[in-house]
Amino acid sequence: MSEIVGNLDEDALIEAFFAPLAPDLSDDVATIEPSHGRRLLITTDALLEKVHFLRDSRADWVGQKAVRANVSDIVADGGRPRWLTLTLGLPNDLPVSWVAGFARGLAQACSSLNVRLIGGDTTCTHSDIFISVTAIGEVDQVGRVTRSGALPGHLLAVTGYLGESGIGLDMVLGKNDDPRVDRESWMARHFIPPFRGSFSWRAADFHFLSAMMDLSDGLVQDLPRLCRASGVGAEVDLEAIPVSRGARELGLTAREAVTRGEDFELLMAFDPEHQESLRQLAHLHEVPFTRIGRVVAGKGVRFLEDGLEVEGIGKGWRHFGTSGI
Ligand SMILES: Nc1ncnc2c1ncn2[C@@H]1O[C@H](COP(=O)(O)OP(=O)(O)OP(=O)(O)O)[C@@H](O)[C@H]1O
Ligand SMILES: Cc1ncc(C[n+]2csc(CCOP(=O)(O)O)c2C)c(N)n1
Ligand SMILES: [Mg+2]
Repeated sequence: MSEIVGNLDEDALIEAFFAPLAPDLSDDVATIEPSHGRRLLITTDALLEKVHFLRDSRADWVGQKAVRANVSDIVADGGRPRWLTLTLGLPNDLPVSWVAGFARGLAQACSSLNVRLIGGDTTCTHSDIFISVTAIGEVDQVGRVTRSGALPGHLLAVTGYLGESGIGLDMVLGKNDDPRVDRESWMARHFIPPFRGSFSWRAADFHFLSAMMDLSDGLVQDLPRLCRASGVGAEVDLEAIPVSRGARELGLTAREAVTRGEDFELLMAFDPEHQESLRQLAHLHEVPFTRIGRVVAGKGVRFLEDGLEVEGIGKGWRHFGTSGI
């Protein structure tokens, strides 16, 4: 029988799996030294078993997702992610091999995104796995891009292709068992979200963007947040929504793509004069960049098809009540 977490104590778990990823876990606290003249950016995201992942999914992918989903929020402000803390609640019956896999995925993400684990907490739970990551990044105050600077007349664009993470999630949840489909790569698309750092940093440094956020709950839910923060409305052309060929072949429509969450792509608003420069920058960084609509005066977001408003589009992800997914 494989070893379970309940046979180890917390010091042994930390020593075996997390100390090797961190510069020093010997003290009560961690210290960080921000670069001169930069501001710190801090963001926290929890990942819960049955809500964000299933126990039988690959643990290294869960580790990747825990890091990348957090780092995405730093990148969405034009910031450079640098440090992470990790809080874990683990049930006694969890195989130690799960923790090993999780730590491996965490290490892979940390090394490819250039962030360091600096501390955390490990406890037991009486039911599901609980993970919370806090990411700390840095930004030049002048290079920071918040959600609140969009103005009427500005354009809206997104990176990447929308709805792909949702297709991977369908495979995870056993909703798509078509044998012709490469399930592994769609599930990887769900668990290993993109990192848009180099594009975001350049776009922010050149002051091309007036507002930015990452898409975690679906465009239909996230764009209104950006609009509320900016005190504006928006129109989105559904025919412009980037849906990849592979996703279309699996039946994904633009209407669905805007309601699926966890794409962790960037949603940006910008003055039309920067459109061409942004396109070139995206091309340089090999990031798909698609203009999807515009910012308008007033309130609310309208989704259009052939210029006509589409009613009854889905809701996007909601933690409470009934979700649109
Ligand atoms: N329990 C809480 N206590 C204090 N602040 C909170 C709490 N929950 C959320 N917030 C704050 O509310 C704001 C919106 O949080 P939200 O989690 O929706 O954003 P997000 O991190 O971009 O989204 P996601 O969690 O989908 O990645 C953030 O500033 C966040 O720090
Ligand atoms: C097992 C399982 N069921 C459902 C989902 C879908 N899901 C969970 S949270 C979320 C939005 C972002 O959440 P947050 O705002 O907490 O970052 C979405 C789309 C999943 N990933 N795994
Ligand atoms: Mg966010």
